[in-house]
Amino acid sequence: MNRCNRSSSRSTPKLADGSPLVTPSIHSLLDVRGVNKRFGGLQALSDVGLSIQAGQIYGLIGPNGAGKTTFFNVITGLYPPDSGSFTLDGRPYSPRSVHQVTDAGIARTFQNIRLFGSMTALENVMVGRHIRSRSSLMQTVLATQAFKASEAAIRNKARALLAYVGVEHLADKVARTLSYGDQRRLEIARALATEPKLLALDEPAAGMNPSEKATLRRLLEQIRNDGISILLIEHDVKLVMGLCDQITALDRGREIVCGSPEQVRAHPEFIQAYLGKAHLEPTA
Ligand SMILES: Nc1ncnc2c1ncn2[C@@H]1O[C@H](COP(=O)(O)OP(=O)(O)OP(=O)(O)O)[C@@H](O)[C@H]1O
Repeated sequence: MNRCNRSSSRSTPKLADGSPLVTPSIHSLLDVRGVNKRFGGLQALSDVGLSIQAGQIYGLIGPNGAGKTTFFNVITGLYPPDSGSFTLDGRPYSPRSVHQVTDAGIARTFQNIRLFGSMTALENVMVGRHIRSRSSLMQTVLATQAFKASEAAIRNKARALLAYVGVEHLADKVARTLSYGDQRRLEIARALATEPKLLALDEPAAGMNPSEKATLRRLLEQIRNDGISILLIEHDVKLVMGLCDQITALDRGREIVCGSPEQVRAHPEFIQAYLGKAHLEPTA
C-alpha cells in the first residue's frame, strides 16, 4: 500500500499581508498504485506506488538493487508491470511503449547517457523536438515552405533549450566530445524538447563533481519553477534531501517510507537501509 502523505512539504510563497503570491495549483499529476514486477524467481517490486503532485520534485531513493530503476522503467514504458494502475493528469495512463509515454507527457533520461554520440548537441535536441513537429511525410519529401518554416522553428527552439540548460556555446560540438556534466545537461535539454509535464531523471548527478552538482540543482529548481514536475532517482542523498518535496525510499523491492525529506530522514528503516543496524543501537 502506498502510505505517502500527498501534500507538498514546501510552503507557498506569501505576500506581506499573508495572502499567497500565486494561487497554488495542487493536483495529482501522476498516480501509480500497486505495481508488482517479477523477474523469474526475483520479486523486484512488491506493491509499490507513488503520487506526484503538479509542481513537485519527487525523489526515489534506496540502496543498490532496491528496485528504483525497475520502477522507473515500468512508469516510462520500458518494462511491462505484472500489475499496477496508473493515472496521469487525471486520466488513465498505460505506459505500454516509450512512444505512448512521450505522447502522454513524460520524458526521461538514462543512468547511462544515451545521446546520439556522432551528432552535434543541437541535432540531438532537434531529434527530441521533431516528436512535437507537425510536418507530414509529404511536406518533408517535397521540402515545402511549411516544412522549411517548421524546421527553422525546431532549430530555434532547440537552440533556446541549449541556452536554458547552459550549453548553448556547445551547439555545434559533436555530442560525444562534451564533458560528462555537459552531456547530462544536453540529455535534459533533449528530454525537455518533447514538452513533457513530467521529467523523469535516472541518476542525473552520477559522476558529477560538487560544482557540477550545484549547477544541476539550480537547473532542476528552475525547471520545476517553470511548471514541469520532476521525478528523480538519485544516490546522492544530500542532493535529494535538499531538492525534493517528497521522497519514496525503496528497499528490496518494497516501499520503506514515503514523505517529506524530514520524515524520510527520521525513519528507522531508512536509517537502517543506508547506515546499517549499528546506527540504530543505543550507545552505552
Ligand atoms: N531485466 C532484468 N532481469 C532480471 N533481473 C533484473 C532486471 N532488472 C533488474 N533486475 C533485478 O531487480 C532488482 C532491482 O534492480 P534495480 O536495477 O531496479 O535496482 P536499483 O534500485 O535501480 O539499483 P541501482 O541503484 O544499483 O541501480 C535487482 O536484484 C536486479 O538484479
